[in-house]
Amino acid sequence: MPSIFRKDLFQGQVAIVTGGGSGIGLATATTLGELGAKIAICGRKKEKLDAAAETLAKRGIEVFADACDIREMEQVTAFVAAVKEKLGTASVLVNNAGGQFPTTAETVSARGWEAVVRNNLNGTFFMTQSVANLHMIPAKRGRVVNVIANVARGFPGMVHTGAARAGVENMTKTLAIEWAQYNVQVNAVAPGVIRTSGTDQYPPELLELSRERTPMKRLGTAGEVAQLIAYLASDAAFFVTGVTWYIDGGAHLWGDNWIIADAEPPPPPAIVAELAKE
Ligand SMILES: CCCCCCC/C=C/C(=O)SCCNC(=O)CCNC(=O)[C@H](O)C(C)(C)COP(=O)(O)OP(=O)(O)OC[C@H]1O[C@@H](n2cnc3c(N)ncnc32)[C@H](O)[C@@H]1OP(=O)(O)O
Ligand SMILES: NC(=O)C1=CN([C@@H]2O[C@H](COP(=O)(O)OP(=O)(O)OC[C@H]3O[C@@H](n4cnc5c(N)ncnc54)[C@H](OP(=O)(O)O)[C@@H]3O)[C@@H](O)[C@H]2O)C=CC1
Repeated sequence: MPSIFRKDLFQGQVAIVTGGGSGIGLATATTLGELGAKIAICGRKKEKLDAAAETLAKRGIEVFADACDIREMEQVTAFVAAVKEKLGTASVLVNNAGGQFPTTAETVSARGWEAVVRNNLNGTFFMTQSVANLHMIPAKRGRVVNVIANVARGFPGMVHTGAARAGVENMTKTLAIEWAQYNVQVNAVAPGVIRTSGTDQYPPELLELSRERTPMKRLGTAGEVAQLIAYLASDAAFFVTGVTWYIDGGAHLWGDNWIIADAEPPPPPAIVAELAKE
């Protein structure tokens, strides 16, 4: 996607993009890199990262890629230190790595719940704390962008990720306040349903339902999300902090993927019936 931004917008800066090996993360790494940033990407699968690094390098982007599971603090610390050594001090962190699986709240196992909360909430905090302490706070400069999801009306069908992303949204506000003194701005981006390698794993009929339930009647693209992230990571957003930005064709306002069962409403408790008589 052609960028509206100046070619040298991030010249001399280092940006870390977690989950930069695919989808929104790779689109963001490409966008920031083409705008001049040196790029560090991580993910769990080394082969995927190597392929992404090759794509970025072919576009003339200086890139460091290494495997790192954001749920493991030791791996995070090692990756964040390696970025400093290889590329220098990072001023941009995009917490994009994450994921979950569809489930109902009554059936999700304890391990399934934990896996998703660790991935989306713990991992995001571990990476943010580590990058802030080693890179941003000492330099008194930083922009953190957290990729969450549209949890404005809960997240029926994925209770674990809804809770975790709401946690990240709240964390975004807290860190925006705590780290304003260090010139670190923290914002979140909430994509609607975006066509990526991630959503390709969802059943096509669910994606079509999402399209129908989106006021703009289409799914988003990774490039569109990357442009919003680039804005929030740039100096144009210098006075913007603690905010969640929806990029969802209006989906947080109208339409839902979750169909509520068309069951008989339960009888009201006696007290309600009593009050209704008055
Ligand atoms: C189209 C309709 C609306 C769509 C809205 C879409 C909005 C969001 C889109 C996206 O996020 S796109 C990104 C998509 N990519 C992913 O989501 C990848 C997700 N997967 C992972 O990251 C990991 O698999 C995981 C979920 C973090 C789990 O990783 P982990 O390695 O820790 O798992 P395990 O040790 O294998 O299992 C732990 C526990 O979790 C249960 N579990 C794992 N995966 C699934 C699954 N697909 N379905 C059901 N349960 C799953 C697993 O069974 C284990 O529990 P127990 O069985 O031991 O109780
Ligand atoms: N596409 C959509 O419609 C929406 C996506 N999102 C969120 O946006 C983000 C990007 O998703 P998208 O690009 O669509 O999907 P992808 O599956 O392509 O991207 C997810 C990336 O995160 C990485 N990742 C996942 N878990 C970990 C982990 N524990 N440690 C390190 N890296 C990890 C994956 O790499 P690897 O497998 O190598 O670890 C992968 O590169 C995710 O957080 C997703 O949940 C939110 C709302 C909607």
